[in-house]
Amino acid sequence: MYRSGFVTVVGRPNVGKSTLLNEIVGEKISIISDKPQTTRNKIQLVYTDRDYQIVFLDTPGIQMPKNKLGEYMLKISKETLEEVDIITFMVDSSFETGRLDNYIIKELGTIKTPIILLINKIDTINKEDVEKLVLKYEQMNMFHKIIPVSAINGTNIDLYIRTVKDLLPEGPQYFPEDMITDQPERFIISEIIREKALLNLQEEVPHGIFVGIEEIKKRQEQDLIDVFATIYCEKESHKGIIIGKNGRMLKTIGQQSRSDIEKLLGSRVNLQIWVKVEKNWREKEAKVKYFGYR
Ligand SMILES: Nc1nc2c(ncn2[C@@H]2O[C@H](COP(=O)(O)OP(=O)(O)OP(=O)(O)O)[C@@H](O)[C@H]2O)c(=O)[nH]1
Repeated sequence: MYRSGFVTVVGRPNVGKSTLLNEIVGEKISIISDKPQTTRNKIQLVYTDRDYQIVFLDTPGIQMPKNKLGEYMLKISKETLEEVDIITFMVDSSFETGRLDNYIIKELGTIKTPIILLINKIDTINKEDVEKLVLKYEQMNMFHKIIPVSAINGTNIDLYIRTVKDLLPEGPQYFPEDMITDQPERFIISEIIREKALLNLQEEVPHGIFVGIEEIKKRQEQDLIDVFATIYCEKESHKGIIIGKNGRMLKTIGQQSRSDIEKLLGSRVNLQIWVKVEKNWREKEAKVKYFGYR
């Protein structure tokens, strides 16, 4: 019997959801950063084995909505929860359940989909504390299974995969086995650039940026691909910071991005990045859609 199904990983920002998916698939596709809120799209990763296929949906970190973008993110997260076969709820063992965890737990309580709880980052705490955490969550009586893991070290990830597999319903192989993501290159490239910007910029800028990819074009008869991108920011002052003194910051972001994009496309790349101010883009719902979060 072939088994297959859709699995989503939810949890508050920064718990390690992208790290988990990358560990499972073994490829760096979703964006990883130590700053919260880096995953905005549903990223689909596909894990195929001889007798089963797991399709992962990486939902945006659920957060109490503060603006239109926040509301939008919460909505897609909830929609995903109703649609999938298995929910994976990830918490971070290095801090207490906070207001947002409780909020997510309340939301999950209203949904019938089976939930696997992953207590992540157990490499940062001792064994007794892990056991205490497991007990605490067992008392909630809402999880199909509770698994302490370390996404970064790969600890107990095999147990997690087996648990998922056992819960999967009978189903077809939805995607070809060599497929690991359905995200177009354009999106992955924009995420690579955004990741490099997040890594290099100071706290006050990153979450107000969006990267648009204008064009990806292969030059005729040359092993060279031109990529034209724009970093949109919310303030004139941010534009200055992103460009940097004598264009140095933008150059660094560009060089680091180019190296990753070349690996992705398997070709030499000429990357041109512009910086534009687009005031309050987060507040404008129409813009949010226009920018492709659907
Ligand atoms: N010590 C430790 N750190 C981890 C582990 N898993 C993830 N991290 C770190 O936690 C930070 C956040 O990880 P992400 O995978 O980006 O978290 P996320 O939940 O996808 O975050 P959002 O995309 O913002 O929702 C990164 O710095 C990771 O390296 C783990 O098992 N142990």
